[in-house]
Amino acid sequence: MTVDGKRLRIAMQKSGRLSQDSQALLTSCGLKINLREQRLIAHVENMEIDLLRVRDDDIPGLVMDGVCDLGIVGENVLEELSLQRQIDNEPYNYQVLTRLDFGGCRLSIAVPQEENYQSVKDLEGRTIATTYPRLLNRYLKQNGVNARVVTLKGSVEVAPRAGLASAICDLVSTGATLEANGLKEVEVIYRSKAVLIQRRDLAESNKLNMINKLMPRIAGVMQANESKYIMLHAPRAQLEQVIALLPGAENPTLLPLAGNDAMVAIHVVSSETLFWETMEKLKALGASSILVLPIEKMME
Ligand SMILES: Nc1ncnc2c1ncn2[C@@H]1O[C@H](COP(=O)(O)OP(=O)(O)OP(=O)(O)O)[C@@H](O)[C@H]1O
Ligand SMILES: O=P(O)(O)OC[C@H]1O[C@H](OP(=O)(O)OP(=O)(O)O)[C@H](O)[C@@H]1O
Ligand SMILES: [Mg+2]
Repeated sequence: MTVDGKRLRIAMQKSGRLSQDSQALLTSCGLKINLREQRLIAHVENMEIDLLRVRDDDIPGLVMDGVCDLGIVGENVLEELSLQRQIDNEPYNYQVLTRLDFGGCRLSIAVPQEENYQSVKDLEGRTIATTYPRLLNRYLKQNGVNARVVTLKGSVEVAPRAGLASAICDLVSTGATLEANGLKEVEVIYRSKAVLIQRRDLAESNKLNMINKLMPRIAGVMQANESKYIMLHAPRAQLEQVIALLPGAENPTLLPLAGNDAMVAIHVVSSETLFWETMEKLKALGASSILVLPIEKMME
């Protein structure tokens, strides 16, 4: 089933870990978004685009079924639904347009902290609680482990304390949730990031044109996110050593300083930030006025 209409439909998480970053990405790409808290659909004022704000679990299905043209979702949720649809013999067509630079997390197995865990074989015969039963079952099968998988939609981390399971398989980022619940991470089974996906059967040329316009903008925003504009004053006598310390500064811009022939201004766009340690080394070489600035947009 596909939905008619000229406006490109993008599904994104309404509220949760991905919503702010998804919205910020689209805004940086030039979309003027008029969000009212409770609205399911948000119209983009300056382009023929509508945003569908839904639970993240619904996003892959909306794209696979052609209800939305694009979706921003975690690979963990996407892969789980793909596996489910494969098992159920249902269509699971989609195309990943690009991996994004947010939503990074891992799906890991965790056991009580006091347990003397040695290897994956220690999971044999146990009950493991998770929101991702198909990803977990695939991992267990690949490792030749027989375990019982219990599906919980939320609060997975409390399952061991509640006596529902003796291990869990849940998303981890800093590890704070596991620690707070007396658990330790023992196996990473999947590494995930947010991705932009497109429905496979998209043929309308106006929508494809819009996507072709959006993609370089997304690449530009991501490149800008990881780049910095670095400016500093450096003594001419130490120029070579100073430039060698700047990440990715093969061809820096050198500018004269009014009334000071001994120093020169260096400007460089770097693909990395400057660490405090490097700044201290630059200072020791006689550099001053060191500035590290964020870059909003980039097009090369
Ligand atoms: N701690 C984390 N750090 C970074 N990314 C995360 C983290 N936890 C989850 N994610 C990513 O963000 C996605 C959404 O997480 P969130 O916790 O908001 O989901 P949810 O509670 O299922 O939300 P919804 O109400 O939309 O169903 C996850 O599927 C995952 O891809
Ligand atoms: O390793 P950490 O940094 O602690 O992150 C992991 C937690 O983050 C996610 O939940 P979230 O905080 O988004 O809340 P939710 O469980 O209500 O979705 C995930 O489900 C973990 O519980
Ligand atoms: Mg969800």
